[in-house]
Amino acid sequence: MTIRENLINKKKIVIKIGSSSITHCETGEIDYGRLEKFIRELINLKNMGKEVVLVSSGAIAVGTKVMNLTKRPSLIEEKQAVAAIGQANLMMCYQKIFGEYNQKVAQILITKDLMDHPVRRQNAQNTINALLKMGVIPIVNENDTVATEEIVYGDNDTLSAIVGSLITADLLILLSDIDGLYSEDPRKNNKAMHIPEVEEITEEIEKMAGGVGSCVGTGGMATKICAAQIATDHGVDMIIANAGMHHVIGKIFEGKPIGTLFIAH
Ligand SMILES: Nc1ncnc2c1ncn2[C@@H]1O[C@H](COP(=O)(O)OP(=O)(O)O)[C@@H](O)[C@H]1O
Ligand SMILES: N[C@@H](CCC(=O)OP(=O)(O)O)C(=O)O
Repeated sequence: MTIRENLINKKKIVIKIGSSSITHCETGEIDYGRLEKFIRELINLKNMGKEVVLVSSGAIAVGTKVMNLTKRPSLIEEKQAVAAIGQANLMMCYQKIFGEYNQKVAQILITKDLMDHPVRRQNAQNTINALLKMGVIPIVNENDTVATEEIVYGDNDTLSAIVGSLITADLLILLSDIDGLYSEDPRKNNKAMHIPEVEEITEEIEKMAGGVGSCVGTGGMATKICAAQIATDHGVDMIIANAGMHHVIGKIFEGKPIGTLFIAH
């Protein structure tokens, strides 16, 4: 069995979706078509007997739209405010669509420094594991009210790797607006080559990763490589794949060679 074929045996899965994948780039509005298909795939994974945790960005993107702003606010406290507005709206959308399939969801807001506080860390781990035992899909985002790090650096990628290691997941999937890692940003050089597999995150790999390419995403490829480092160091395989690909999650579990697979040590 190849490493790809073996993905079907992964049980505990963390899936992160970025702002750029849940909103229309031109208008900033939620892309309900994409979101519904994505949610159906998550429910299908659960129906296959897997435990699923969703890490979703999009609070700022959605809040910006709710407040009829033409662009993301530039002041940090205003970003935090629209994140608070957008997070409630985002959860309402998730609850509504998951609810159509009778799937219960829960909101988990955490900060990365959780890992430095053993008691909080244990509490978060216990809560997520208890939700999974109840058959609920936890939906995680950073608590943007108390932490500004992520808003500045755009780092839900790292957050999802932290969640993966916290609950000792078997696989982390980062869904983005691009089908994995390229030798350089393909939006800047159309001759950039796709990298299907990474066994070790070398300096060369780190150098490939550039910044953000879309209008709403933050962090770009650099934070995804950072996430891959955390995940693989904790024994969690990670895949970066394109959220826009038809049945992307199904294809990953069929062992199809899509996206970039970072192999855990
Ligand atoms: N080496 C690279 N390979 C692939 N994409 C890259 C690379 N360097 C920079 N990028 C950019 O990273 C973007 C994805 O990151 P980001 O916009 O933060 O998305 P998300 O909202 O999904 O987190 C791509 O659209 C691409 O333009
Ligand atoms: N917590 C913020 C994070 C923004 C963020 O990291 O976005 P992304 O680059 O789309 O993963 C939000 O939900 O808007």
